[in-house]
Amino acid sequence: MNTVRLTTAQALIRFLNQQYVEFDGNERKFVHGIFTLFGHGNVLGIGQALEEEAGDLGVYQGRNEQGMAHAAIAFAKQRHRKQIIACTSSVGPGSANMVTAAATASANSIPLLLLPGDTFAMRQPDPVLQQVEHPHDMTLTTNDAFRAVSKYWDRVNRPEQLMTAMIQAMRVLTDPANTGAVTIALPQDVQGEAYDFPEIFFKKRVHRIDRRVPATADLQEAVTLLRRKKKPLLLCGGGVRYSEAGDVLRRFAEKFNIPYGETQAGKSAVESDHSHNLGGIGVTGNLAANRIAQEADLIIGVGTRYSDFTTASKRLFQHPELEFLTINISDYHATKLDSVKLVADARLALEALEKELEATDYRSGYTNEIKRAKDAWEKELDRLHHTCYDDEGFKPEIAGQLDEVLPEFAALHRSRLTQTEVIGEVNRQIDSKAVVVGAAGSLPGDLQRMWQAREPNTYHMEYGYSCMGYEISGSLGVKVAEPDREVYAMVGDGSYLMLHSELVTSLQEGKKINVVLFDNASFGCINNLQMENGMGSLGTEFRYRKPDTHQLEGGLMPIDFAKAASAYGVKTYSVRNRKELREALDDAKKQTVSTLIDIKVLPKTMTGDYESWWHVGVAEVSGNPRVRQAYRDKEENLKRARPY
Ligand SMILES: Cc1ncc(C[n+]2csc(CCOP(=O)(O)OP(=O)(O)O)c2C)c(N)n1
Ligand SMILES: O=C1C[C@@H](O)[C@H](O)[C@@H](O)C1=O
Ligand SMILES: [Mg+2]
Repeated sequence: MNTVRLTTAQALIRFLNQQYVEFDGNERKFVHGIFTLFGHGNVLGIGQALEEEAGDLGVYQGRNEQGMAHAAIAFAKQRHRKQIIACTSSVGPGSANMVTAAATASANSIPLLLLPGDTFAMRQPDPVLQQVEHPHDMTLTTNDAFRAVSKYWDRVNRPEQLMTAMIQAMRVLTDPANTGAVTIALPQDVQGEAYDFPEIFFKKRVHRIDRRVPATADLQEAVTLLRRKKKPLLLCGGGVRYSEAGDVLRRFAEKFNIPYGETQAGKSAVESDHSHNLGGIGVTGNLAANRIAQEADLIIGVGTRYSDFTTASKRLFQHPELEFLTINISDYHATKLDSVKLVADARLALEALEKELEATDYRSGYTNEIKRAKDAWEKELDRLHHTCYDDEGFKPEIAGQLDEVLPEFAALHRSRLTQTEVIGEVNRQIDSKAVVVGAAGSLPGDLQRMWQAREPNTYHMEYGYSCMGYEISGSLGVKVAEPDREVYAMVGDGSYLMLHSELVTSLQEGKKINVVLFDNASFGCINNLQMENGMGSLGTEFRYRKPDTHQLEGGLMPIDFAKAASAYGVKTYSVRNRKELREALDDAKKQTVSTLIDIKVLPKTMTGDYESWWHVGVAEVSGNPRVRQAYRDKEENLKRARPY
C-alpha cells in the first residue's frame, strides 16, 4: 500500500479537500472553507497544515468561536445542507465557546464540523494552560461538553484514528435524517504527530445524498387516510426547503385544494402570496393559519419536528377526529403524535402521494375558507403596518402591561415608531431577493406572522435553538453562501449586545451585511412573557440601577448603537421616524460596506399572539393573585392539549 507521511492535521486538511456530495446528479465540493480562531491548541497543528497546504479551502478568521460557528451553520443552512464550512478552535475556552453553536446545529439538524483543540494525549505538560483538571477521571476535558450537543463525537488520540473518525464524521454530516454537529476533538500534540497515511484515504470521495423513497404499504395507508379527510392542512417544515420540494408542495396544495401553514424553518419554501399559503402557524403564527388549524381534521406534517411553537404546545389542533400524517426523512420525527408515517424524502413522498391521489379524484372539502382566512389576515396585516403612536386612543399591541413606558421611551429617544410599522416598511422596501436573518426575541414571532416572502429561500430563521447572537453571525454565513444577494440581520438590542463580533469579520471579508437593529431598551419578549403570566417587570428592561432603592428601576439606558458601530467602519444610520427609515434603507442599498440601522422602536409594539397557547412553567403557589390566575389558565389550557 502506498503511503504518505503527514501530520494528523495535514492529513485532515487533505482529506477535507477530497469530500464531495452528489444530490440529484449534481456534484459539488462539500467543504467550502474553514473558520479559524487560533490559540496554542490549534495554531501549530491545524494552523501549520493550512499554511502548508490549504488546498481549495477558504481560510476565514473568526472573532468569537460561537459567532464563527454560527456563521458556518447559516452557510450550510442557506446551502440546504449540501456544503459546509468547518471550524477550528483552540483548547479550553476556545472550544467551550463552540458548545452553544454545536447545540444550535444539532437542534436545527444542520451539518457543522467542529475541530476543537484538546489537551495533550501524552499528558507530559499537564495541566496544560486552560486544562480543567478532573481528579476522578483523567480522560475528561472541556471537549466532553460537546457530547451532549453533537450527533457524532470523537477524539483522535493517535494519528491513525483520524481515518475512522473522519469517515464516520462524513457519514453523519451528509445524512439528512441524522445530521447536526460533528465534533472531532484534536489533542494538540496529536495534531502535529506524523504517520504514514495510506494514500487511499485521500482518494476523492463522493457522498450521495439519497432521496429516500416511501414504502408502498405506507403510501397506501397514507392515501386511505387522506381520502377519508375533508379538511386536511399541510405543515410546511424545513425539510421541504432542504429537499428542494417547494414547487411540488405548491402543486400538491393547488391540485387537491389543501392549504398549508409554514414553520419558521419552512417559511419561504413557497412565496407568501400563493393562494394556499396561510403563512406562519403556531405560537408565533398568524390568524389565518391558526384559525384553519383549529378545524383541520388531518395534519400533514412535511419535514417538521412538531416543535411546541409549531403545534402551540399540542393545543392548536382541536378537531375531534384529528389525525396526523407525517412525511419526514427521520423515522424519529415521523413517529411523533401517533402519526401515520411516510419515512421518505419530502419531494418524493409528495410526488408519490400526488400520483396516487390523482387516480382517485380526491379534492378537499374546503370551499371559500382558505381565501376568507387569507383575506382576513391581510386586513389585519395592513392594520399592523399602520399602527401609529400619535393616533387618538392608541393602544400598543401588548397593552395593559407597561403602558407608562411608551411616553417615557418616546420622550427619551424622540421616536414614535412601532415595531410592526417598521417591519412593514422594511418588507416593502428591500429587494425581493434579499434574505432576512433572525433567531431570537420578539422578531421571530413578528416575522413569522408578518413577513411576506416574495421569493423562495429569502427567509432564514434559526428557531430550533433560538440562540441570541446568531443574527449577525448568521448573516455573515448567509452572505458567504449568497454573495450576490443583500442580507439583512433582523436583530433586537438584547441579541445585538449579546454577540455581534462577526460584524467586524464582515468588514474584513468585504461581505456586506445590513443590520436592522430594533432597540426597545429591553428583553422585550421576555418582559411580555413574565407580565402575561402575572409577574411584574423584573430584570428585563434596560434600566439603570436606582441608588436609593438599589433596584434596576432608574431611567431607561439610551444606547447609541449607530455611533458604536460606526467606530468599526460600518456605515450607520440613526432612525426615529418613517422618513428616516426609508432614507436609511434606500441609502444602505447603495453601500458596499456593512451597514447598521439603529431604530428606536417603542416597547410593547410587537405583535401579540393569535389564538395560540404556549406551555410555560408557571408557579403553582404564589402570594400574587395574578400568578395564581396564570397558573389556573395554564391548567385549563393543558386540559385542551394532547398529553403527548
Ligand atoms: C443565548 C440566549 N440566551 C437567552 C435567551 C432567552 N431569550 C430569548 S429572547 C430574549 C430577549 C431578547 O431581547 P431582544 O433581542 O432585545 O429582543 P426583543 O424581545 O426585545 O425584541 C432572551 C433573553 C435566548 N434565546 N438565547
Ligand atoms: O425564551 C424565549 C421566548 C421566545 O419568545 C423567544 O423568541 C426565544 O428567543 C426565547 O428564547
Ligand atoms: Mg429588545
